[in-house]
Amino acid sequence: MDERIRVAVLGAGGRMGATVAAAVEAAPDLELVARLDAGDDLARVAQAGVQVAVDFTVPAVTEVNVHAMVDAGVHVVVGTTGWDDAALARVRDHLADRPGVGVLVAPNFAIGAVLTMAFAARAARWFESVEIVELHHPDKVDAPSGTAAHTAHGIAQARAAAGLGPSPDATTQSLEGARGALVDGVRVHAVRLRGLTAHEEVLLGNPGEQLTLRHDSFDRTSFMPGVLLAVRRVGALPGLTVGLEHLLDL
Ligand SMILES: NC(=O)C1=CN([C@@H]2O[C@H](COP(=O)(O)OP(=O)(O)OC[C@H]3O[C@@H](n4cnc5c(N)ncnc54)[C@H](O)[C@@H]3O)[C@@H](O)[C@H]2O)C=CC1
Ligand SMILES: O=C(O)C1=N[C@H](C(=O)O)C[C@H](O)C1
Repeated sequence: MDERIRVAVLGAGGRMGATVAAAVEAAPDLELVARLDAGDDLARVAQAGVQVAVDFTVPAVTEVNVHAMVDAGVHVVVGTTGWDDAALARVRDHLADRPGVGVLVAPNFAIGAVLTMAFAARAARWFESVEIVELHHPDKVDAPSGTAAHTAHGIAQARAAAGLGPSPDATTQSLEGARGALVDGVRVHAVRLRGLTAHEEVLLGNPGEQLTLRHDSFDRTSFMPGVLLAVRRVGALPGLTVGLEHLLDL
């Protein structure tokens, strides 16, 4: 009997979807049984007997895809960005009615990026100032990046727990946006530049010192070990999991 996990890729025609499809095909314990892109009927997933769907589509459609997969009893690994607390809560509620189904949403599957986020949260309470710079290819449709938002969230939680207020800032902007966006009280700056793939810097400052945490994804293969790990594990993680860090024993 074939015990390989039956996988579908949603957004299979895209940059990440195509890379994921190739990685699944190359994995001996996984079987790619469906590739879907815009305009394809999601019912094909159930018809193909899919066990795990991987969604790398666009922020505007990812939530609809996830609810359709949950209705079909299919576990979902989501890399698409654009998720806010309200959307995550709707998925959590939906999963309460489907107790065996697991959904894992991760803003970044690169191991180094997940570690950067963890290190930033760990360091945050020791620094007076913190800002984030995310740098991406110019075809990216959203800003700030999901990774930067998740990084800011972790830092904000750590600062709040340590009783730290906002980073000091005496600047009055003469032009809206000059100081970036505030995400959970942390300044995030977004660079879009041809030649880049996906990069992040977390700048932590104290009087007389700076700690810079930087991660670079030079190629989309950097995300694949994390995606494949999630595909293999999501079936044993009922309910909603947010962030690959929960699978890495950090
Ligand atoms: N979590 C992570 O580690 C990573 C997340 N991302 C995120 O993944 C998403 C996709 O990124 P890229 O692949 O660069 O974008 P892309 O634009 O190359 O690919 C998106 C694909 O989704 C397809 N699509 C649109 N609507 C669809 C629908 N209703 N059903 C199925 N497919 C549909 C598009 O036709 C396109 O082929 C973005 O949100 C990006 O931020 C990207 C890299 C890593
Ligand atoms: O669009 C991208 O390319 C990426 N998107 C994700 C994000 O928004 O954080 C992950 C990574 O940065 C690449």
